[in-house]
Amino acid sequence: MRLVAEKLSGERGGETIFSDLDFVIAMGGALLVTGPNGAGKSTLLRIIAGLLAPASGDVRLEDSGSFPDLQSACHYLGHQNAMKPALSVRENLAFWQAFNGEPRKDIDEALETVGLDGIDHLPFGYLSTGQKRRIAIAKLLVSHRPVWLLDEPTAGLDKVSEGRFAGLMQGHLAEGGIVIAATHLPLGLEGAQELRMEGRG
Ligand SMILES: Nc1ncnc2c1ncn2[C@@H]1O[C@H](COP(=O)(O)OP(=O)(O)OP(=O)(O)O)[C@@H](O)[C@H]1O
Repeated sequence: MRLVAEKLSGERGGETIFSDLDFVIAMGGALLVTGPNGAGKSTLLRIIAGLLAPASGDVRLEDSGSFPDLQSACHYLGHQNAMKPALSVRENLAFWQAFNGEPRKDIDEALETVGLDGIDHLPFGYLSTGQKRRIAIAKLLVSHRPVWLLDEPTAGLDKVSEGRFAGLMQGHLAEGGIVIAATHLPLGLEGAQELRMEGRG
């Protein structure tokens, strides 16, 4: 499996945000996308996830095994956590597991892994900012998708949770997964490629 971007360009509101990006990420590889606010990091992740169309160029998954296309192989963790505030933690994770398919960890195990077992019955909306992020991370664990697209994944996490999440990403890479993360913070992924987006100043 290999994620390939060729001459990839993105635009927002009719303006070109970035153009002609080329990169290849092999199984077990990570790409850190860095750069100032507004440089286009989130736009790039959304294009890879299939949530926005590229302005030109192509991004694809080669040798994708049982996944028919790149979009179906991606977990997308955006700035928003994509959980319903009135549903319980367990109901939210059960929804995502059914929606994404390919069950991996069960919900109790995923909650234990992010250190939040015991709050499964609470409405998601009651949780603290960092707890919400950790539940969104648990979503990555309840279904198997080989490509993790992470937008500022550690924003709002305390040090212990940051370290735990670094371990989860390393485990995912060790199993042959791919990680692409937009970040302003070090993520503990030694050996990752870096794509520096400069923005328009
Ligand atoms: N729907 C939209 N219409 C027009 N412009 C947009 C739209 N969404 C984003 N933009 C612009 O596109 C540019 C890139 O935004 P993007 O969110 O990709 O940047 P980023 O690198 O992720 O920034 P940050 O570090 O602040 O998260 C910004 O100038 C932003 O204002």
